[in-house]
Amino acid sequence: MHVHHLLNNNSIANKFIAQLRDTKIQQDRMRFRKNIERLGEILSYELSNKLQYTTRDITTPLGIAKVDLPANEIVICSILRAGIPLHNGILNYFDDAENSFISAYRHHPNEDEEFEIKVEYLASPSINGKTLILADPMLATGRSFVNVMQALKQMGTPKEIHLVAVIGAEEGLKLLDEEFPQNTHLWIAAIDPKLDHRGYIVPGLGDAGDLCFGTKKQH
Ligand SMILES: O=P(O)(O)OC[C@H]1O[C@H](OP(=O)(O)OP(=O)(O)O)[C@H](O)[C@@H]1O
Ligand SMILES: O=c1cc[nH]c(=O)[nH]1
Ligand SMILES: [Mg+2]
Repeated sequence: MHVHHLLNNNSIANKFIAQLRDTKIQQDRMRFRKNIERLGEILSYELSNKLQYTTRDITTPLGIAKVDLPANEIVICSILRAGIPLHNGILNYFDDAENSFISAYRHHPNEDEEFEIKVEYLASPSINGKTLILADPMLATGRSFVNVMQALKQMGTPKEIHLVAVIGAEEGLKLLDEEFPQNTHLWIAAIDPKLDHRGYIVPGLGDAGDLCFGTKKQH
């Protein structure tokens, strides 16, 4: 897997990530969602460097301009819930992409910290032979990305896979490296060192789904 780490170079993205992490600023849900969306746009711009381009003639009022344009058939798939604002950001740039939504949540069968990832809802076009952009702001253990990809296999085999995340833990990156094809790209804003005993990223930002949309009842 090829890892593209946005924070390797300083940019305005640092500010958006800082605001996502900040315990006070992150309470403003609209700003929280907007910052995820803005990072989706920035990561999409970076990702666009790896697309395939074909030259097209564009008629201007004064002549013909030759422009290289992305030729990929893109499907953006995001993981509910926290993937929604990231999806919006990616779709702002790849506005003619097809769209796919899949759910994944942590189910705790017992009272302890063990959990399994439940994937229950999938609405998707065929991804066969297409460029799949799979988006989720949080990459903790990596099990959501892996289980979701397993479920997406029924929709075909993509030509290439781009994973997009905002914050990832080293452990999650390692699992994706083992489980995804070698030519997969991971576009990620920040990489954190560890997970806590509940599988939350440290220092991370907390629960991204709740910060976007409010708490949910456990079931
Ligand atoms: O890498 P993993 O260990 O699988 O964890 C990451 C997952 O956890 C979060 O979702 P969550 O289960 O909190 O659902 P939510 O977005 O509905 O809150 C996040 O959006 C990822 O989907
Ligand atoms: O740190 C984490 C881990 C999983 N899900 C989140 O929202 N945050
Ligand atoms: Mg959550």
